[in-house]
Amino acid sequence: MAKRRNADVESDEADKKRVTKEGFRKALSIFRFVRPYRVQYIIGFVFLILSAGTTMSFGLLIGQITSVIQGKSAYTLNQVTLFFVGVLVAQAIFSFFRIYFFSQVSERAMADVRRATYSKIITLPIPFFEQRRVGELTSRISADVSQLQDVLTLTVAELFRQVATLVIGTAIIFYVSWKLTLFMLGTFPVIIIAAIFFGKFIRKLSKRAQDYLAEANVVVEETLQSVNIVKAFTNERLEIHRYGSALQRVVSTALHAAKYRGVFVSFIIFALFGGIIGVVWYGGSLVLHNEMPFSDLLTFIVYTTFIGGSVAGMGDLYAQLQKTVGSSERILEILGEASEVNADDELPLFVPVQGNIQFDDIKFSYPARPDIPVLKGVSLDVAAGRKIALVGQSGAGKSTLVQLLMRYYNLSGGRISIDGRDLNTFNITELRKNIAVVPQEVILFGGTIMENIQYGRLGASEADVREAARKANALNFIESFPDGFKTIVGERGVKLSGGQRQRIAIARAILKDPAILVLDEATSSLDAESEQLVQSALDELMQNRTTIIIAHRLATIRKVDRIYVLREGQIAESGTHDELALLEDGVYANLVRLQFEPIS
Ligand SMILES: Nc1ncnc2c1ncn2[C@@H]1O[C@H](COP(=O)(O)OP(=O)(O)OP(=O)(O)O)[C@@H](O)[C@H]1O
Repeated sequence: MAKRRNADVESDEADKKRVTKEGFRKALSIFRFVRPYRVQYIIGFVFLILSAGTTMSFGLLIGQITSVIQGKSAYTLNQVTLFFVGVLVAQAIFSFFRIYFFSQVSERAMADVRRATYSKIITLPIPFFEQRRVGELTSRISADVSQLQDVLTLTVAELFRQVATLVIGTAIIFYVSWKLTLFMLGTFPVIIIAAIFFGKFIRKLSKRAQDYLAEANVVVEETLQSVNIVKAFTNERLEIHRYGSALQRVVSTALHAAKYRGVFVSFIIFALFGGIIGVVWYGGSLVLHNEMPFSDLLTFIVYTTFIGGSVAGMGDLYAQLQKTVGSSERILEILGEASEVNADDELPLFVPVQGNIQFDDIKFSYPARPDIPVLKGVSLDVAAGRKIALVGQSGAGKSTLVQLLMRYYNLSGGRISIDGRDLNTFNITELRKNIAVVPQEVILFGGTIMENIQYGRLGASEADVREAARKANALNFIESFPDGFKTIVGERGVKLSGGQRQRIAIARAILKDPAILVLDEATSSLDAESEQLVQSALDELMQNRTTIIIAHRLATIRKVDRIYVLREGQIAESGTHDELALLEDGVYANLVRLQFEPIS
């Protein structure tokens, strides 16, 4: 038993190592987003080297000034000071260009990462969205990309500068006094061992804090998105509390990490300054014994502080890089998912279908709940131009059938075909262009009414949009707004009524003009006048189209060619309204009775 556990622990360890290595490899591959801007990157780097070089020369200049003061230099104080000022000006100019070019690279590259991530997310299949929360996905695009931003340019540049400072600084002090350098380097191993030991530990803690922060943000996202539900249930306090405790977890984890970071940083500072005191002591005795001029000692001390600073900074940079590995892993994970459509591909040639639909022994379970069969062998045919209705109790599988027609999910069994062609042989864009959906709950995007109708066919002319709106019985109310088609709707605009929104959705569908139409009937009923306007708009829309109606109110489907009654994932009955209504003890007959019988 103990042996087994040991083996487990070992394989865990191996996993960790592999993941970190893999992580670094992946993090590096995110650099492909920097590649298009490599010219600016290289220019930025040149300025970085120049500005690092000028900073490095300060130590030498301080040594020079000391020699001048001691009267041991060939130059005058003014000459050296003037040179000093010149170096300072150069340093300022170099720094400006360094920041300017690096920002160009980082801003542009990050916009590219965001664009790539967004176009990947939006083209992913529906099941992907069922496994993630919206908050989590938005934080990929905002927080994780921001984390990358600094690292791709500044941190890498900074790391380079620190390493350069370390190498050049050490070379200079070695040149100034090798004895003192060896003495100084003696203090290094302690710092390095501490950095490795603590660094690992602190990283783990910071990552946990970051995860908790993402969780807290999910609370904000979700509640703000559905703020009216929160208010309707007067659950503001509950949500404040939920957010508060999520934040509390962030704070306590971050503080826990801060404690160790504090210990780490103060230890490093202590060790560094301890080293400097040692150097001053040893260097002072070398000066006293005339083995080294005083100006060299000053130069030496200045470079030692540079080197110390870069070593201390490197720990932080390393932690920063570690965080980035996590972020880039998460982004690359999304970028690596398989899209259902490729946003960069050319749109396939649109081939209109006639609209013969065939569902053949469809079996289906949702990927999120694979053990629960939702459809258990459903077969139905709709000839082109015919209208059918799906009825059945809530949860019977009506919407599921339509989602499968849209190919939002893969079938577990059976076959769907359009005009005799298997659905899977269609390009997904081509398929969906042939289907219009008028959904139960119409969501309008922020923008004008014109844009919202054009969503049905991008680039449609204003005249076409007008005509579609007229056919959808929407022209009157649109023109009653002072701004007409330019009226802004959506979150920040005019709120439209349910019936008005439905007519906009109908206009969208008319503009799209597909052979197949799916009507997901609104469950909430409209007032009589609105109902009549919507109904006549729908009649117009349904003309000459294969139509599948997901019916909730049976009154609206009397005229359809065939009604299918779904029960527990199977077709229980099918026929016209008149046939089904007469079936004694039939499911449909019972539903009709329930809906139309006056409540006594
Ligand atoms: N995305 C999903 N993941 C997992 N299960 C789902 C999903 N969507 C629906 N279901 C389940 O599948 C079953 C059929 O749902 P469906 O939405 O097709 O029913 P419906 O007949 O359209 O109901 P309603 O009339 O209420 O819209 C239900 O039991 C539902 O819980």
